[in-house]
Amino acid sequence: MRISVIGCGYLGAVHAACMAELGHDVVGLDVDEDKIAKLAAGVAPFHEPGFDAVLKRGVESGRLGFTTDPAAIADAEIHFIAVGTPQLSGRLGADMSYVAQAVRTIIEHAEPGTERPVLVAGKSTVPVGTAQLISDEFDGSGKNLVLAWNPEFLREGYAVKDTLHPDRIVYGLPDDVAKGEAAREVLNQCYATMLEAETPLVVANYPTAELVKVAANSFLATKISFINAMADLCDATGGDVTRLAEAIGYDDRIGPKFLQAGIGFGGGCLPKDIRAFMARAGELGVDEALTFLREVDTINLRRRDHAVRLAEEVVGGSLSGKKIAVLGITFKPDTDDLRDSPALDIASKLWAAGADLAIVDPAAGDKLRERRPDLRVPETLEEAVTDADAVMILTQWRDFVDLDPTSIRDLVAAPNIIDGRNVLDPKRWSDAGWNYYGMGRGVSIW
Ligand SMILES: NC(=O)C1=CN([C@@H]2O[C@H](COP(=O)(O)OP(=O)(O)OC[C@H]3O[C@@H](n4cnc5c(N)ncnc54)[C@H](O)[C@@H]3O)[C@@H](O)[C@H]2O)C=CC1
Ligand SMILES: O=C(O)[C@H]1O[C@H](OP(=O)(O)OP(=O)(O)OC[C@H]2O[C@@H](n3ccc(=O)[nH]c3=O)[C@H](O)[C@@H]2O)[C@H](O)[C@@H](O)[C@@H]1O
Repeated sequence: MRISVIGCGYLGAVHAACMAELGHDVVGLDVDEDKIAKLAAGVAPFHEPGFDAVLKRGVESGRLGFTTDPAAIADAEIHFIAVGTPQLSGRLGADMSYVAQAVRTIIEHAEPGTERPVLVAGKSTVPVGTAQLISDEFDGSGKNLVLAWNPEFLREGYAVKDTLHPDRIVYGLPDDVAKGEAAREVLNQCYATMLEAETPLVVANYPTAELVKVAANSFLATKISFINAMADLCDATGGDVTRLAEAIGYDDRIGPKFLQAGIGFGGGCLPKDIRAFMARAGELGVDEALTFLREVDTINLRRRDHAVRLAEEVVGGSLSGKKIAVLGITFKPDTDDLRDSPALDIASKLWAAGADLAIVDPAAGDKLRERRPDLRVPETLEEAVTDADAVMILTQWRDFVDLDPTSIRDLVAAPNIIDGRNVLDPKRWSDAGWNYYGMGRGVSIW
């Protein structure tokens, strides 16, 4: 099929390349010229495991192209909307201006459907009610465009795998049966490989599909804040939240995933999605239904202050002039994404409190140097930890999780390790002469 993907960021670029991998002819459109130049040359503009190979294969096959020219989307049978919906500055709601612009681009440049309607599939995460508004706009455009809402659930770090082998596919279809069936048929053709592999398919109306997406992210955020609240209780009592999570996770109804306590969630989605969801609930007059999300957000942000306070205590009260080595600055491992990164937020707070910071990250070093020239980003971990009063692991990159505590013991000024992600073995680090500080991990002989 001929496909266009509008917006080639972390979601859209991967979606475009994976659609080409499935055999479709794909053009990716973006307004960012640098990004498009790289993508068109088969070079990934961001760090995402496995993406380089799929991108290169697609571009070399001739089935995958990237452009800033909106006219290039004209003959696509499906247009995917994958532009950003970031948090509005100073407000909880989502900035919908990029989606509005993408819709205008489609109306202006898409060839009208003749034999069957041309499908537009929304993938961006949007406030519930958006799909109906866009659908109404298409109806007034005279272009025979039909909208489906097809939310995306990929995780950064696993984006290629999640796109090609999703846990489920969701179609949000219009209430008009003929249009809905037409949309379903086109989507079935697009996702034939996945449907043949018996990927669960949930078909629903627009609001359900839109809500599924924000409900899923809200649930994940709630799970993380829940375990972080338990970490506070563990800190207050000497309990170990990692054991607690393991024990409750054996219950199938709870499950072991997303129970890793630490410095909390960040990224370009979970934080802004729960806030936009609360804002939308307010507009709908049902804000009380989501007041718990306010607490989820508050608990999450408190983790960052908690980490700063812990660092303060560890170095003896004042951070001023204290040398802190920060290992990991991205919002999670296996990405270079710094959007709402808890690690970067904590580092900024430490810096503001006068700490002498040295930050290393396997993927985001250059990006950080560019964005924050005020922060020191040495080339090597050894340089960063030399003479440190405390070492903090803020993103659990494999290199840091596997770090041999003896290998850096003699480089630091004081052997203090703060494990912001609860990924180290406290005994191993203590045995190597370190003072280990986790997040809700009391000292236990068991
Ligand atoms: N990053 C992720 O893992 C996932 C993101 N999402 C959702 O997908 C959407 C996109 O997210 P990301 O890819 O992370 O954002 P991003 O910021 O990485 O990418 C958005 C892209 O859209 C481009 N853009 C903006 N206006 C445009 C226009 N008028 N025409 C063409 N391109 C335009 C930007 O230049 C940028 O490259 C958001 O709504 C997000 O919530 C959903 C699931 C996963
Ligand atoms: O809508 C989106 O964009 C995506 O948001 C999340 O994916 P992602 O942001 O890539 O990252 P996650 O793996 O969900 O992690 C989010 C944050 O939670 C933190 N986290 C995760 C799990 C955990 O147990 N504890 C914890 O603190 C991570 O460190 C990270 O900062 C969802 O997992 C995806 O399903 C969704 O598609």
